[in-house]
Order: sequence, then structure tokens, then C-alpha cells
Amino acid sequence: MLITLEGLDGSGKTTVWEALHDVYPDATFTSEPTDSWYGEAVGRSMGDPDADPLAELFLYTADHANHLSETVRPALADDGLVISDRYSDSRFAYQGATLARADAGIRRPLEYVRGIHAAFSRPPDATIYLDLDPETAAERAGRTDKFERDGYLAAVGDNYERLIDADPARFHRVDATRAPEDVVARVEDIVAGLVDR
Ligand SMILES: Nc1ncnc2c1ncn2[C@@H]1O[C@H](COP(=O)(O)OP(=O)(O)OP(=O)(O)O)[C@@H](O)[C@H]1O
Ligand SMILES: Cc1cn([C@H]2C[C@H](O)[C@@H](COP(=O)(O)O)O2)c(=O)[nH]c1=O
Repeated sequence: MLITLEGLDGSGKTTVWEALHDVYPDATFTSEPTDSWYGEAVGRSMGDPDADPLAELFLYTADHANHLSETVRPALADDGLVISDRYSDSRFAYQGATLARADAGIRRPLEYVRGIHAAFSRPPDATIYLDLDPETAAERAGRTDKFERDGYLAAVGDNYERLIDADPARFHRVDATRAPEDVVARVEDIVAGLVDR
């Protein structure tokens, strides 16, 4: 089973992901961007305020393709539980928002990014969405990179809402404004329900 954690920067995904390690010691814990050289290329692009938005989309997508073949598909083939801190929905939400702002000539950016993935990706079985307003998200994340500005994060949040509307059965919304221990407990309950069913 593939479970993904999604949400705005600073919504608490990594905090939850780390807490789940103790509960599921045999699971494969992974994340995007990965720490492969593809992920390093993504990191270079993220650090460049003038990076071409289409080139950046394809760097993230290349990292995803490698993540699938090297980590996700092998673990699932062994009947394992895979828990990923960010996955394809991050691309749909973030690069969908970036392309919409960039005037890159893409008419329906979110649908375009989804379409690129349709041919090769493996959708998550379930996705936990840590729901946080963009102002608090930017505050928590420290506004350190080009993605962490609240105006941009508001557009990303709108895209996540569109994704949830399109596939409500897959998404499990968690109120990420609550205290960390409450958020962790809620996510652990959801994951237990998913794994047991
Ligand atoms: N529920 C919470 N309430 C308040 N602060 C929190 C909560 N969860 C996490 N934090 C704090 O917010 C910051 C970001 O948390 P974390 O790294 O888990 O988020 P993230 O979603 O993985 O962020 P990013 O996408 O930017 O990597 C950290 O300082 C963390 O301690
Ligand atoms: C996977 C992925 C990530 N991003 C953005 C979101 C964050 O601002 C950074 C790094 O993520 P992290 O959780 O802080 O490590 O990258 C993106 O725009 N598109 C993606 O596909």
C-alpha cells in the first residue's frame, strides 16, 4: 500500500512522517524530492529564482520517475507499506501554480501536469492532506525559498482543494493547525484504519 503525505510547506508532513517510523518500523519511508542526483538537480532549480518553470517541472518529474523505479515499485512488489513525504500531488499543486503564474503558454496547467504523469506514474492508495492556511504555512516554513511566499502558497492550496474535490475517497484531511501531538495522533489513527482494512 502506498500512502502519501501532502500539504503546504510547513504543514507538518515531516513531523508526522518521522513519528510514523516508530509505529511502522518495517515500512519503506521515502520522500520527494529524493536524495538521488535527480533530487539534487531539483534542489539546484529550487535555489534559482530565475529557473525556467517548464524545465523545473521536468526535473521534478524525472526525480519522480527514478523514485518509482528505484524505491516505490520494488517495495510495493514485495507487498510492503510505503509512506512518502510528498509525491505526485505536490507536482500537480505546486507546478500547476507555478505554470499558471509563468505565462508559459500552458492553458490548463494542473491538468497538463497530471497528464504527464498518467502514462507512467503509480497513484497513491491514500493521501493524508495536512490542511493549513497559507499565512501560517509560510510562517512555519520560514519563508526561505521561492515557494514559501503566502500568495504563491494560496494558489498551491487552491490546487490541492481541486485535487481533493476530484478524488475525495483517496484524501484524508487533517487539521494541521492543531498541536503537533494531536496531528500525529489523528494521522496514526487514519493510517491504522487504512492498513487494517
Ligand atoms: N502541528 C504543528 N503546530 C505547530 N508547529 C508545527 C506543527 N507541526 C510542525 N510544526 C513545526 O513547523 C515547522 C515545519 O514542520 P515540518 O518540517 O514537519 O513541515 P513540512 O510540512 O515537512 O515542511 P516542508 O514542506 O517545508 O518541508 C517545524 O518547525 C515544526 O516543528
Ligand atoms: C515534490 C515536490 C516539491 N515541491 C516543492 C515543495 C517545497 O517547497 C519544496 C521541497 O519540498 P520539502 O517538503 O520542503 O522537502 O519543493 C514542488 O514544487 N514540486 C514537487 O513535485
